[in-house]
Amino acid sequence: MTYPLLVVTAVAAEAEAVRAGADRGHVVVEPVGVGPAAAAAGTARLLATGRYRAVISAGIAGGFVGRAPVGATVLGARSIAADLGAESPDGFLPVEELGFGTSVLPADPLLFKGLSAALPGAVVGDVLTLATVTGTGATADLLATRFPGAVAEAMEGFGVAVAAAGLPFAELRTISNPIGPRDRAAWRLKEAFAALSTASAALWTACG
Ligand SMILES: O=C(O)c1cccc(C(=O)CC[C@H]2O[C@@H](n3cnc4c(=O)[nH]cnc43)[C@H](O)[C@@H]2O)c1
Repeated sequence: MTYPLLVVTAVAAEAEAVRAGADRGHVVVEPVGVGPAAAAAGTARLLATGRYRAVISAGIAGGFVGRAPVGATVLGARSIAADLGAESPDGFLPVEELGFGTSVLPADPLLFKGLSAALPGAVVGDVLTLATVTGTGATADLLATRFPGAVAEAMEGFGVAVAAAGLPFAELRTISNPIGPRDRAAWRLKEAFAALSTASAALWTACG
């Protein structure tokens, strides 16, 4: 018996977009809520069934200007909890420096290889997970400097990766908005959902 691939999204609209593209494969798509906590809890609940062979965090994301444009597909090399740590007068201290574990979880090498091959046009790089959507140029600049390898930010990937707990994990995003000063009118949701459907067709090729 082949176990299905689990794809978790934050919201139902993202799940529908993934289902529209991944309609041929042995893929189960479930929305689990917005933010790292909901993503981790919802993913853990689904994985507890023991039914799945791998899990992908998928959805829309903000793209770092000059690294991932609106409409682009992003494949995460690593999912990073960018706000897990402590502030200090000398700058942000990641959880590693505090001695409390890791804020960086890499994609599973085999899953990543399959997805890279199936998505040759994807922007590959780190994807940040934040509980707060970046809404100022100052925060965007700070994050771009702290994470030179980051191409996008979203709110769930690291939570899903933690819940995967050793099961193969990867993060797939499409860019709905540039990261920077809050401008909700500039979000291109339709374009990002369409790109998500197109990219999700690759799940079948990569993992089917
Ligand atoms: O309009 C708002 O202020 C607002 C606040 C919180 C969340 C939202 C969403 O619609 C986010 C939904 C979903 O999309 C991902 N996403 C998309 N763009 C970004 C971003 O620039 N930074 C972080 N996350 C983003 C995220 O994974 C959410 O699940 C709107």
